[in-house]
Amino acid sequence: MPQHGFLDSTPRDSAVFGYAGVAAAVAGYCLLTLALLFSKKKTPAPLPPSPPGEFLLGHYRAVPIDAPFKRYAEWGEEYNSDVLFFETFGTKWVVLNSVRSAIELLEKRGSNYADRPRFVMFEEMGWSPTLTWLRWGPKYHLHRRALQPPFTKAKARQYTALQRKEALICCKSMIEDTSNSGWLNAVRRCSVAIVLKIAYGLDVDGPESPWIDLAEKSASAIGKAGAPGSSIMDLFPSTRYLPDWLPFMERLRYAHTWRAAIQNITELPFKASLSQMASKLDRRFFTHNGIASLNEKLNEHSQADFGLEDIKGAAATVLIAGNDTTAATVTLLILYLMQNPHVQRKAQEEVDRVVGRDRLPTWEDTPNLPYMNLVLQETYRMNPLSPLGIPHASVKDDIYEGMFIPKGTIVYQNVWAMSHDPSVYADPFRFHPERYLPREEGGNGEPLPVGNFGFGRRICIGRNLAENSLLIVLATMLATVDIGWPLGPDGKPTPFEPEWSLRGQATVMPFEASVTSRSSKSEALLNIELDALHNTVF
Ligand code: HEM
Repeated sequence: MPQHGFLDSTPRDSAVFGYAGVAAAVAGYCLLTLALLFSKKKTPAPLPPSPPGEFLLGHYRAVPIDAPFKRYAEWGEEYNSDVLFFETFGTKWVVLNSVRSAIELLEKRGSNYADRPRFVMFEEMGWSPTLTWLRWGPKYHLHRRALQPPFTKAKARQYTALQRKEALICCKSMIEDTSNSGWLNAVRRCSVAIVLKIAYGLDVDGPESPWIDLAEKSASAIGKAGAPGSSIMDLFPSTRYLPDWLPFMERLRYAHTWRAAIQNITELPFKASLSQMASKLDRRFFTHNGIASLNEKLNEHSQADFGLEDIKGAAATVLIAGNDTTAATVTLLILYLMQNPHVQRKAQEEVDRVVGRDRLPTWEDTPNLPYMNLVLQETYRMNPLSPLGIPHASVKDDIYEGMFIPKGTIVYQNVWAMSHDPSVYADPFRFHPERYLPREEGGNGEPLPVGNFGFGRRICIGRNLAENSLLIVLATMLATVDIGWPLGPDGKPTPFEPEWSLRGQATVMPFEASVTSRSSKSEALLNIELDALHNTVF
């Protein structure tokens, strides 16, 4: 499931910590908390409102593990505040429930909220320097400067031919695999193939490619690692040196168990890429360009800031951050198109009208498909993959609308609350792309959702690339396949309620769907266009 890698929702550990661990840790924390209680300084302004906490434990048990973003939204209503404050064992966090507060703090005061909490647990898992986890500082700036330029709106265009080819392969595979879950393999393959190529210049040969398995294993390793900044090691870094068999060190054991998956995703594609570039260097690919620049610096005898470990970590970031998120969003698109056949028909008609039925859509067509674009926006709004964002952290004390936000506070953005606010979005649980149209065109004139890719200085560097992939895949699907409820043994469609995983990331669990060819003509076009691209090198 989608990984930028953070995953639980708040700084609590209980899912993997276990009661023995909690008891032992609590005993240790008691002293610290008592000390904190007695040493509490008067704050320069009141803290933001917060629900009642428990003696010593603070809000440790107050926040639900499942769908915490919904509870945070309810608390926002209850306390009539779009900023809420929580604290447990000295760790403080605020939750921003409105677009307004997110923009005011994370964008307008961006430099003060551009830090991340320290993730000792992830360090223990063996990550190379990775932009997503880096603290605000020189190393962070170095990585952002290396990773941002290839993915600006203008630069991301260089990859659209690759994305289109992968979209064609994806739709062809969906049609060929007639099982009710075959489409899922096609989507996973497509998402890995795009970022593997861009990061390393490597190809995914087929649905059985070891790169797909590798990407999924590492995603799973991060997915179950718990909230960043929440483990006992994050609270007390020296506990990382304790033996991992101790009963309350489950998270350390977990980190050691999954270390291999993280090392593999960091090392193996990098090694393969190095041997590939020995015979053919192509600077469009991240590792190729990074190594070539490094060599140039070495040849000039000048100091290279961005070393081998940095290139390795940054390439792995692109692979990990880019594949699961894209696959999860395409999966949501398929779900909503299946559940809303009238939307699917309308979007297909738009593609037929604009592109015609004698060719398949290209990336250049996508700006001319406004309804299709709204289908994607509505998908972002209905289910933001990171309903609480990736946590930022404050660099220094701040006062916002009379509320004190201490230095080092973790900041969660409740994107789910923002996009389900009934005062902004009428009937917010209805999938209704027309809601964004102006009133004179029959819509509600509601604002496009924001926050799906984060806010401020830490906003997702891959958002242009991701959106291009999503639009090309969506346009190609609309042109070539019909998506419907899965067929039962009697050949009849069988509607069902999908299951969701709402811990940290919000994703729909794998589900069955019938994905069939739209027409023999569109299928023939798929084959013709793919044959024409057969020998094209991206
Ligand atoms: C649908 C696809 C995607 C979604 C929904 C998504 C979402 C996000 C979110 C919510 C953040 C956190 C931003 C913040 O802290 O405010 C983020 C950060 C990031 N994303 Fe994405 N992302 C997607 C695709 C990608 C792709 C394709 C790449 C790679 C090219 C990528 C690379 C990154 C990186 C490196 C960061 C960390 C930025 C930093 O900490 O400065 N993402 N993304």
